[in-house]
Amino acid sequence: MKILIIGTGGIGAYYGYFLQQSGNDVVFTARGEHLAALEENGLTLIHEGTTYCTPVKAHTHGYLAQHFEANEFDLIILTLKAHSTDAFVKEMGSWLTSHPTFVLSLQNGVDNENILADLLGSQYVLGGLAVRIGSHVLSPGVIQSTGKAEIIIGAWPNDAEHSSPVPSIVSQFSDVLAQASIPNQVSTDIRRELWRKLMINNGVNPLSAITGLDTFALTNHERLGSLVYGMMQETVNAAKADGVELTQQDLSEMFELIKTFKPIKTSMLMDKEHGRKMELDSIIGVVLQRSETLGIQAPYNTMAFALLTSET
Ligand SMILES: NC(=O)C1=CN([C@@H]2O[C@H](COP(=O)(O)OP(=O)(O)OC[C@H]3O[C@@H](n4cnc5c(N)ncnc54)[C@H](OP(=O)(O)O)[C@@H]3O)[C@@H](O)[C@H]2O)C=CC1
Ligand SMILES: CC(C)(CO)C(=O)C(=O)O
Repeated sequence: MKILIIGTGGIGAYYGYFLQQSGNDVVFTARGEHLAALEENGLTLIHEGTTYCTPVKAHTHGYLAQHFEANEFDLIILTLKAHSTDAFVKEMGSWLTSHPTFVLSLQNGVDNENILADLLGSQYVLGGLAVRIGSHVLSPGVIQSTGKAEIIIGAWPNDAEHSSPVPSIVSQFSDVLAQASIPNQVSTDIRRELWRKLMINNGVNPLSAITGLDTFALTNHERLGSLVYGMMQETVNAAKADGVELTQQDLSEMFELIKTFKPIKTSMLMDKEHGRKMELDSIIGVVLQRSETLGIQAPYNTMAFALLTSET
C-alpha cells in the first residue's frame, strides 16, 4: 500500500515506521529541525529499549502539494494534533479534493472525522484511534515509545443512523496493519470507540498536565483517582449529545484499563512541558460544549479547563 503520514510526531512516526518496515511505500510530512534531522539521519525509533533506524521520505506540506497528487496514496493518515485538523484542511483542502483518496485520523478527540467528512464526504473518511501507546519526539528525528500500540479503525460514521457499507479499504488496511505486526480491530461503531477513548483522555490528560503525574500515579492516587473518575463520568454524560450511549460498564472498563496500564506521560503533559499548545478544545472543550447543549453541568471539566487556561 502507498501511505502518506501527515505529521511525523510520536504517533505518526511510530506507526509509519512499522508500516514502512513491512514493505509499504510510506511518505511522511514534517517541518523545521525535525524534518532536517529526518532527511539527514533518517528516523530513529526507541521502543521499550530497542532502537530501530531507517531512512525515510519526508517532506513539507508545500513540497507534497507540488510533487504529488492525493490519490497517488491509497491512504492518508492524519497524525497531527487535533487542533491542527482545521488548519490542515484549510492548507491542503484543495489538494485533497482535486484528486480525493481515503483519509484516516488517528488523533484524539471526536470531531476530526466530521471535519474531514465536511471536506471530502464521509465515503472517503475512516475513523480511527491509537490505543495503549505513549509515543513522543525525544529530539529531532528521534521518537521514544511504549505500549502494545493498537489501532482501532472503522468506516465513518457507520452507526445505527448512517449504516454505510463498510468500504473495502477498512479491511485492506486492517490486513496491512496485521502484516506490520500492529495489533488492530475493526469496529462497526467507530464513533462510540472514539468517545470511549475520549473518556480516558478527558480523565487523565488534563489532570496529568495540572499535576505533572503520569497515568499510573494519577489513577492510583488516593484522592486524584476519584477526580479522574469524575472527569470520565462527565464524558459519559456529554456523549449523549452525539447520540452515543456510554454505560457505567464502559466507564469502569476504561478506568480499569488506564489504572492498570504502564505509567505513561500523557501527550498533554508533554505539550505543557515543552510549551506547546495543548489539545484543550478537543479533550475538555468538547465535553463542556456537549454538556452545554444538553443543559447539564460538568464541574470537574469546568475546573480543569479554568486551571489549564489560566496558566497558558
Ligand atoms: N503521543 C501519544 O502517546 C498519543 C497521542 N495520541 C493522539 O495522537 C495525535 C498525535 O499526537 P502526537 O504524535 O503526540 O503529536 P506530536 O505533536 O508529537 O506530532 C504531531 C507532528 O505533526 C507536526 N506538524 C504539525 N503541523 C505540521 C505542518 N503544517 N507541517 C508539517 N508537520 C506538522 C508537528 O510538528 P511541530 O512539532 O513542528 O508542531 C509534530 O511533529 C494527537 O491527537 C494525540 O492526542 C493518541 C494516543 C497516544
Ligand atoms: C493517555 C494516552 C497515553 C492513552 O493512550 C493518550 O492517548 C495520550 O497521551 O494522549
